[in-house]
Amino acid sequence: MKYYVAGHRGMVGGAILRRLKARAAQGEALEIVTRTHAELDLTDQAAVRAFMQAERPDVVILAAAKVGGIHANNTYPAEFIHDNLMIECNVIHQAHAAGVKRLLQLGSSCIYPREAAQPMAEAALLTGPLEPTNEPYAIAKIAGIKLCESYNRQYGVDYRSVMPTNLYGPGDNFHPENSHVLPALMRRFHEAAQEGRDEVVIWGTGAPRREFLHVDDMAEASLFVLDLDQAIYQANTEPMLSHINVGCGEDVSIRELAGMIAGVTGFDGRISCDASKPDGTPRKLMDVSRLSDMGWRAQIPLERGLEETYRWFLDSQDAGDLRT
Ligand SMILES: NC(=O)C1=CN([C@@H]2O[C@H](COP(=O)(O)OP(=O)(O)OC[C@H]3O[C@@H](n4cnc5c(N)ncnc54)[C@H](OP(=O)(O)O)[C@@H]3O)[C@@H](O)[C@H]2O)C=CC1
Ligand SMILES: C[C@H]1O[C@H](OP(=O)(O)OP(=O)(O)OC[C@H]2O[C@@H](n3cnc4c(=O)[nH]c(N)nc43)[C@H](O)[C@@H]2O)[C@@H](O)[C@@H](O)C1=O
Repeated sequence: MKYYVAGHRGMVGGAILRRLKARAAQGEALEIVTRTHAELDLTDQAAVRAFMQAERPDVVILAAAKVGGIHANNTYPAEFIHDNLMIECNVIHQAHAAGVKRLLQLGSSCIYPREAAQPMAEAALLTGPLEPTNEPYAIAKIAGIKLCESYNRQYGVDYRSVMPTNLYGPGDNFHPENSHVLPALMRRFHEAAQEGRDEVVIWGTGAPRREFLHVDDMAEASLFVLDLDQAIYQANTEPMLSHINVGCGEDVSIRELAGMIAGVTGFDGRISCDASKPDGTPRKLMDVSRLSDMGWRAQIPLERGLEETYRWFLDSQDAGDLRT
């Protein structure tokens, strides 16, 4: 089996690549194809077509996307909708044109309405208005699901979608403004502890709640869904409601998260909130019963995941290869 992992240098694609390599090392007969962003711009239709026609993979895993936290989504909405729509259209259509029968693409929990009932079931899709700070990105992610479903219906292929909750772990982006909350706060608290400062400011009110899943769990879940027998996948989904939520089933407030990160990084000063910054969606807790009914559950508790990620952050900083 020849796998193409799109976005293998990103956090999720990197974790999926590690899992596939581990499987190959255990004797599974698989070949992995990758291209960096510099080698293949997935927004370039002709380049994606040439790549797919030349490589003709058996399986495509689409983990490449324009990704960022609330500030990046709010500041660069045109890039978020344009790049993600282009990447999805090109990869999904050209995979089909090259005869690819199996594909898995990653969406996001932001596809659900801002005021969706909690926990958010797959059926909440398209039932209400989206959160304005990330609506363009969410629209692109919803289009990704609908592309897969449409190609399944018209061409009889087997293209699946997983919707991850907020992710974190090795390979994350620690940019001070454009990253997600967990890596942003890990870096900010670390630097405050190192510099002996007595205050760290977090964005918004600290009241929003988020569910955090370790990226190694996400990689396991992705391959679990990809490997499901087609009859089981179809029995647990609907043709036009085919995506599967991935999460751990528990959430924390941003203030609670900040307290945990302060503990891990050794910061013992004051935590204050900058309410001039947006809160975004009030709560995003996934209903993960569709996936758990099929037998998958997250394994890495947030406390352990934070400690391991902090150690990875320190090592990567020392080695000079942190994404910032
Ligand atoms: N991180 C999270 O909390 C969540 C992520 N997801 C989803 O998971 C998937 C992976 O996200 P994550 O690993 O966190 O993101 P990353 O930013 O870590 O990785 C994305 C990868 O895609 C590549 N990429 C972006 N644009 C292009 C392009 N035009 N051509 C080729 N490659 C490109 C990036 O390369 P380069 O850096 O060189 O641009 C990068 O390697 C995405 O679909 C995302 O929406 C869903 C929910 C939460
Ligand atoms: C994965 C998900 O990620 C994004 O949505 P989000 O969950 O709102 O993302 P976030 O991680 O940036 O923020 C979570 C909460 O945390 C607060 N917060 C505090 N202090 C910092 C801070 O320093 N940085 C950031 N980024 N947020 C902070 C922040 O104000 C907000 O209340 C979208 O890309 C969306 O499209 C998407 O899919």
